[in-house]
Amino acid sequence: MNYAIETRNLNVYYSSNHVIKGVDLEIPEKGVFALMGPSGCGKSTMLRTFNRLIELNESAKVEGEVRLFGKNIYSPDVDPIEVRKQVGMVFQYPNPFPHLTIYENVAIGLKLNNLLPKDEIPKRVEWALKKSALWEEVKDRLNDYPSNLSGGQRQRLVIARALAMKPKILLMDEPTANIDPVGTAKIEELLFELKDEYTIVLVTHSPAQAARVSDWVAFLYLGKLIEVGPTRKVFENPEHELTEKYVTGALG
Ligand SMILES: Nc1ncnc2c1ncn2[C@@H]1O[C@H](COP(=O)(O)OP(=O)(O)OP(=O)(O)O)[C@@H](O)[C@H]1O
Repeated sequence: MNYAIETRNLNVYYSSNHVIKGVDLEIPEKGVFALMGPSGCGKSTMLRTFNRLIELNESAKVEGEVRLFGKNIYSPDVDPIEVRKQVGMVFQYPNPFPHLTIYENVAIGLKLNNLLPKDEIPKRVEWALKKSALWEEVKDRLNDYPSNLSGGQRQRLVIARALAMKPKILLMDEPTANIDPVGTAKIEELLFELKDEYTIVLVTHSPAQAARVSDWVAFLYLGKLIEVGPTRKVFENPEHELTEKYVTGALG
């Protein structure tokens, strides 16, 4: 099997606080891979090692390897800015730029990085908005500001912004935590649409969401990888007692 992401003996510290403990993980290419676990177990920290965003925190120290398509992104010859161009990221709070129009929000990454000739940008924006299932809702108001969009629409706008850069990997950190149930259902549907083409790593504290949307799941607890496997197997026949407790709601 081809892996999009592999970690080898991954350890992360915030100052002396050891929060990711010797994790070896393989994330297959394409599909939805959920990182689940209770609050504070290290899900967001681990996700941020996959695009070196973790380094923006000065107290964070990473040891071990994270390989994207076989290449260790922590080796000295790798530029973190280049890594981040290839790995899209969506956060818990939908964060379109409020002072940019809907159109500009999708085009901004392409423009800043000079990724496309100018005349090809409108087509890419339309493509990305279609991919993120937002086009029909915004095509007549591309010059409006995102403040009039619902939370779910804003989150799909941010997903369009990420997709416009044509990343192979999309990291999502609790993307529905602040979205109402209708908006959440739309985003979960969208994951289903995107997963044939992209490797999506989804952080969720909700075992129910992991069960609904993921193909593989990893259970983290207190910074350790407790169990990983096909979602159905982990939920129906967990190997570890802790996993069983977590998926049945008896833990955190
Ligand atoms: N910027 C930071 N500086 C210091 N410690 C941090 C920082 N961010 C997180 N931590 C600590 O690292 C541990 C893991 O946090 P992390 O946010 O990765 O967990 P999580 O599973 O994503 O939790 P949540 O679901 O609550 O976001 C926690 O003990 C947390 O307090």
